Amino acid sequence: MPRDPERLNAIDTSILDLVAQRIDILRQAGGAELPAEANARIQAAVDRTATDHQIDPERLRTLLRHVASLSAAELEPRRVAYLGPQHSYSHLAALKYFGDAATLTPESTIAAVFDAVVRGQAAMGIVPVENSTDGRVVDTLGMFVQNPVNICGEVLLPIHHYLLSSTPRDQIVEIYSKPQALSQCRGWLAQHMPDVHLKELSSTAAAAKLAAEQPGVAAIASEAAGREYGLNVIAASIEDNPNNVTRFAVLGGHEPSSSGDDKTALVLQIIHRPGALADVMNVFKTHNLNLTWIESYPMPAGPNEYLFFLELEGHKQDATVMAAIEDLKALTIRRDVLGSYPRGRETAESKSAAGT
Ligand SMILES: O=C(O)C(=O)C[C@]1(C(=O)O)C=C[C@@H](O)C=C1
Repeated sequence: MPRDPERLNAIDTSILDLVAQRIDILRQAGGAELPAEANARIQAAVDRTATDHQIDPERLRTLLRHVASLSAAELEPRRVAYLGPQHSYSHLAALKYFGDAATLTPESTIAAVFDAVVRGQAAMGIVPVENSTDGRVVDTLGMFVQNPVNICGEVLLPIHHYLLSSTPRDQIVEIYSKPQALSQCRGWLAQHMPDVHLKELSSTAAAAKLAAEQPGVAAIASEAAGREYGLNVIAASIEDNPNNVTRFAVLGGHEPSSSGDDKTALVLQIIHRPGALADVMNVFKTHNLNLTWIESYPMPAGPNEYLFFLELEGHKQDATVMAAIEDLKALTIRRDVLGSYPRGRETAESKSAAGT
């Protein structure tokens, strides 16, 4: 059938009219949607249309997320801080969450991302919290201890690491990366490059940038970072666990209202006496609240004293969550509710984002 340019033109014009209408509705309602709420809404719309018309849901999600991202940028250009430079996994997570029309600003450390949000230099930030192979990201937890910045969203990003260099494999003497990435590839490195010296840097993308300047050096980073710095892929998907996923927290911003599938993050300092931790756990049991994460973190002040990071299913405005937090008062010295946010989804689209 011949293509019909006039009909296609009419459809394209309608699409643009609808985007303009979408922006007008938001403008009349007082501004851009919260990204967490927009992402949850987009998910539902995509699921419906993909099923009805048999279209790849990841492509529809990318399209709608871009529309949401450009509407937000049009109405309220907001800076979002992330651990850079570009093509770090934090950058890929920020693109997944905020879309490619957002103003994403690289910072050189996780501490600097917190700082940018606390000082108001960035409206929001994105930081890695935990990894499915390697556990907690200690620099992030340390910053939450000092600065209980609120969390308004989460992103799950599948992580596929690449060994990148401009030096041939048998002449590589040093490998640079962030400690978490080196650890996620520990088994592969021990088996394939046992004699190579490992050096820890502030991010995988910073490692790729330096590797490009130094002969004999390779980096462990995303494939996109390798392309950016003109490095060759020496080995692909070298993570020890093929289902390697990092969970990122979105910092700052307004708190999203309940979506019906939310999680709430807390930091607790529990009274130091026998059975106190068990009593705290019993509060969650009594209120039938499912925990999705628990992590202890040594208190900066003294030995044998710990803070606990917890995450549970539910929103802090749910009656059961409110009742549990009330009951925790008698058992804890410190209770920071970091925030409630819609549960992140690990989508196939992010699988390719992490690798490309
Ligand atoms: O260095 C990066 O690229 C980051 O975004 C940080 C980070 C992390 O610290 O966990 C993020 C995801 C991967 O797990 C490896 C590194």
